[in-house]
Amino acid sequence: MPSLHKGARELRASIKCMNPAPNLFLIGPMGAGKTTIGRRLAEQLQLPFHDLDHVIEEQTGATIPLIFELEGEAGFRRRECSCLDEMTALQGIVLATGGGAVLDPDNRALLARRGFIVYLETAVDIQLARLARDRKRPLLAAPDRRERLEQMAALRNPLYRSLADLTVISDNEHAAQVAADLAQRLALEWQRQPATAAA
Ligand SMILES: Nc1ncnc2c1ncn2[C@@H]1O[C@H](COP(=O)(O)OP(=O)(O)O)[C@@H](O)[C@H]1O
Ligand SMILES: O=C(O)C1=C[C@@H](OP(=O)(O)O)[C@@H](O)[C@H](O)C1
Ligand SMILES: [Mg+2]
Repeated sequence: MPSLHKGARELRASIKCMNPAPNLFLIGPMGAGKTTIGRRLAEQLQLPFHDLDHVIEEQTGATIPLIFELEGEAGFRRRECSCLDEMTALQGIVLATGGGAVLDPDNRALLARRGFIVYLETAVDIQLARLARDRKRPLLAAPDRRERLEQMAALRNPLYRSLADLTVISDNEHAAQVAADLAQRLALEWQRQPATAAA
């Protein structure tokens, strides 16, 4: 039986118009700019913006590092799955996900079924530079950050690629420019449309 994710993509491909989807989802690695560019893009598109990590923090009343400390990565992932289901069920939003949200197959199916997916692709060198002073991402608390990011990229980049409706290189140093270019491409490729009741 084909996966839900594959089914949704085939369905979209068979519709002879721009990709219809009710939401816009940003995926990609830490430091790709999902949160920063997502917020700017939502402003340009005049849509509500949500960041999955911020929603988890609000609902839990704890920061991401504290959740990792108290519940481990497994606890954080459980919260992430539940929030992702809740947020992707909304319509007409821009949602920035966390870099690891694509690891869970159910998350991948929900993202594919409920929105148009933009992959912000970024090189490890750029991630390292942007996140050099970051202390809020527990998975970066490693003796060798480059090695950690490369390991994550090896596992996750194929998942980002397989999910993406549109891939954007997010290495430009001006987040505003990336958001503006993305808005232009989306005008050609994404048709905002209400989800069906079954979605
Ligand atoms: N295109 C960009 N150019 C330069 N800095 C950026 C760009 N996009 C994001 N940043 C910076 O990189 C850091 C991480 O960005 P963020 O949006 O939190 O990434 P993500 O949500 O993908 O982890 C922030 O300090 C942000 O200001
Ligand atoms: O890559 C990951 O597994 C994570 C990425 C973070 O979000 P950003 O991608 O927005 O940094 C956050 O969800 C958490 O620290 C775990
Ligand atoms: Mg983020």
